[in-house]
Amino acid sequence: MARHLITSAIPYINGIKHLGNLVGSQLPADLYARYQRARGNEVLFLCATDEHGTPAELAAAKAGQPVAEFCADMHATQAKIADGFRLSFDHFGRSSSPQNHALTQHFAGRLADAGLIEEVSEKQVYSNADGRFLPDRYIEGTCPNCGYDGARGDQCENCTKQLDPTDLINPRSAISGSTDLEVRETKHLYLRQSQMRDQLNAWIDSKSDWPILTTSIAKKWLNDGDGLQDRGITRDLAWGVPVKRGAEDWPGMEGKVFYVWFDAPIEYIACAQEWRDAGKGSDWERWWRTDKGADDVRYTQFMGKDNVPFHTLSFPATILGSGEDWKLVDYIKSFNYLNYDGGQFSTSKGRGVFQDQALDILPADYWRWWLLSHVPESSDTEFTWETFQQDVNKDLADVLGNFVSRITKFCRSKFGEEVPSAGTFGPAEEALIADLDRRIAAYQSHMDAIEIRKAAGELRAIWVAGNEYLQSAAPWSTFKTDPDMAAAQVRLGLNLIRLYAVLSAPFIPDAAQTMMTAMQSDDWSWPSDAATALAALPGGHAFTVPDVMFTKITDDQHADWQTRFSGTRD
Ligand SMILES: Nc1ncnc2c1ncn2[C@@H]1O[C@H](COP(=O)(O)OP(=O)(O)OP(=O)(O)O)[C@@H](O)[C@H]1O
Ligand SMILES: [Zn+2]
Repeated sequence: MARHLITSAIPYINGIKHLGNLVGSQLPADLYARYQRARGNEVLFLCATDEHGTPAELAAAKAGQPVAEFCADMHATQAKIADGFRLSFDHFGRSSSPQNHALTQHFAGRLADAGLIEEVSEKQVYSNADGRFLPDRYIEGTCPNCGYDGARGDQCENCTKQLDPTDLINPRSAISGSTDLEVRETKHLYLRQSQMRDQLNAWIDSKSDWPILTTSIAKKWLNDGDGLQDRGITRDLAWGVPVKRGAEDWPGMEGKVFYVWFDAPIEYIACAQEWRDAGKGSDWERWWRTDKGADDVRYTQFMGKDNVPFHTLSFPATILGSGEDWKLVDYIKSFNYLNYDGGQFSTSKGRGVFQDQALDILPADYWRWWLLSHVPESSDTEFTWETFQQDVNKDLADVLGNFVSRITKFCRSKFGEEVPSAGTFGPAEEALIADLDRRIAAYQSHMDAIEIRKAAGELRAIWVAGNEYLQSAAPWSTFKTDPDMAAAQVRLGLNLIRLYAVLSAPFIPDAAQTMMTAMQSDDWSWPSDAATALAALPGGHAFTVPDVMFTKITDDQHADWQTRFSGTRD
């Protein structure tokens, strides 16, 4: 049994997330976790909310709440929504947890002991109008790299370059919009990432199987200008992990906190401690410490492209620099962006469809199927209501739902609500079985390789194969001349429903459960071969006809949603 540690990029706490956030990290991670569990492997699937930093403070201020309270409420909201989308986290933690505070301070202490932290007197932007320093996202301006005018003080969203607030051209305060800014001196800690350039380079070079998107972004910033630059890892903020050197105070750093991008990835580890402390597991170190049993773990991370530099450079620098035996990531699956109807999704601007709204209008499986089968793997993709309506109606209602409905209803009317026993399979059935063997093998290899669009395409083809078989076998006609043959055809069809439940569960878990329940089975075992899998429900086995699995999206709904979600949300 293989062991899989799987993490999704941790969603930021500034609000309810949109569909882009879902498809760019959590949903594909869930697909993979569900698939690995279905294959009988041991999985620890972790996610958390990313709670520190300036946008959390800005969002709390806007909501009129103290920041700790705002984060606690928003964490609960995001957890409920994750549940609604059936995200099967083993634990959904919080980067503000005591475990993460201690572990972040521990890493900082180790890095300092290794000579990888430098105290620097730094020039920082001070806003006279706001009466405070403006770290990170408190400041906006034009990107010096690509010219994008909405770049933030820590990163340009447009070209993914990591920035310092003083890099911005024409800077302005994100709080007041004021341009009355000046540069003042203050002391901060810098992580000497540049010392680790060769080590990181060699490590990234050793990952020949990584997606091009991942390695190209990593290499781009590794070799940017003079190479990997040292980064400030502390900030003048009140909310965050207080700067300490392990358990000790850090003279000169009073009142400062670690930068959110320093503590956020450490939460992947702390989250396993939270999982253990919540009584959900006993030994977290066998997932994370290669000296304590984690050397056979395969660790896969999922994230959108803007997160790649932090996961290929900064976080590995923290891990490697600590000199301790922490697990490094084995595979980074990264994604391009999902855009919304001619523009970008944006939490801060309230543009697009948000996760709570999506669940209000349709069941999770509709979203899961469309988003996963259109995941922005090789390029950005666009969500439009038109393609959404068209694809969901076709794949889920016309193909899968229709198959289940036709075969169960036909059986009930001619043979009653049990699997008919008569008849034997002929050449058409043997051909379908051979086709399914090939397709299931292809589906597995795409899922193993996390080629999600290809996997979705193969699953769709598996559904279509059943439909086409039913169409040409036409048991309703066969029944008139050869009822035994019709019985064999129906037996195959009913067994296919159970097999569809097993194969489809990683994509559409609720519909899979409906199919399995209708077949009155709980045999979720992954098929070894199609012939055996299609004999699981023997003649005489009782079943029920499920309710309509997928109602079609109507033109009226399409028009209504198109209008309703065209503006921005407060
Ligand atoms: N439009 C998008 N398409 C795909 N993935 C996205 C998109 N926007 C964000 N992501 C990814 O979603 C994950 C969670 O994002 P996070 O909560 O940090 O929001 P973000 O990147 O600040 O985006 P926003 O500001 O729109 O909320 C990250 O891995 C990020 O790369
Ligand atoms: Zn840029």
